[in-house]
Amino acid sequence: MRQPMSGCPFAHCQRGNQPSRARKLNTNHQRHSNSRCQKSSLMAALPLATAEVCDANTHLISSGELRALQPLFKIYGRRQVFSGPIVTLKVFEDNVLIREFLEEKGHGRVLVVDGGGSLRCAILGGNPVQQAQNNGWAGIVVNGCIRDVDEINGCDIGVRALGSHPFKANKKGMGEKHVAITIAGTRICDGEWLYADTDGILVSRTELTV
Ligand SMILES: O=C([O-])CC(=O)C(=O)O
Ligand SMILES: [Mg+2]
Repeated sequence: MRQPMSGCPFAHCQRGNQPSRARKLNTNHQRHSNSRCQKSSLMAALPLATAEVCDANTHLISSGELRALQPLFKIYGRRQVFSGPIVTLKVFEDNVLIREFLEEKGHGRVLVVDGGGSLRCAILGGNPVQQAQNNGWAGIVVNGCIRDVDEINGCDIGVRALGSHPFKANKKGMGEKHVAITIAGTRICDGEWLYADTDGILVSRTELTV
C-alpha cells in the first residue's frame, strides 16, 4: 500500500542505519549561484534549489521518498541555503543534548531537533550556534524557539526555528538521540538528507545529486 506523502516508508527509520545510495536528479539545475554557498559547501551536499528539485522529481514526491516540511519555520543565520545529512534529536524544553551534539564536529551535517513545538522557552542560543559554525555543521532546524537572534544571524550557518523567546531552557539532559521524529507534518529519520533554501525545506531518503 502506498504510504502518505508525509510518511516515512523506509525500514531504516526503525533501525537508524544510514542510507548510502545517492539519487541522481532529473534536473538541469547546476550549483547555486551564491558564491559563498559554493565555498561553504565543499564538505557538504550540493546546494540545490528546492522548487526545481520538486518540479523534476514528482515521482519521488509521490513515493514519499521526497517530502516538504509545512512552512512553519523562520529563517535565521547567514546561510539561507544549506543541506546535508540529518541527525535527529527529540527534546522538550531542555537543551543539554543539543549542546552536546553541536560540540562534536559537524562534517556538514544538519541537526534536526523536535522540540515538541514548544513556544514557552528557547532551546537553542547563540553559544551553541557559534560552536556549531566553528565545528562545521551546515545547519540546525528547530521545532521550537531560539534566542540570541542577532548573534545567530551573524553566524555562517543555516538556522530554522518557529520563532524566538527570551526564556532559557531546562538543563536536565532529557531527550532521545537519533530517533525518528515528526515535525511540520513530516516524518524524518536520522541519516536522511535535508535541503533548505528560501522557498522551504525538503527531506529526502537519499542524497540528491545533480
Ligand atoms: O543558555 C541557554 O540555555 C541558551 C543560551 O542563551 C545560549 O546557549 O547561548
Ligand atoms: Mg545565550
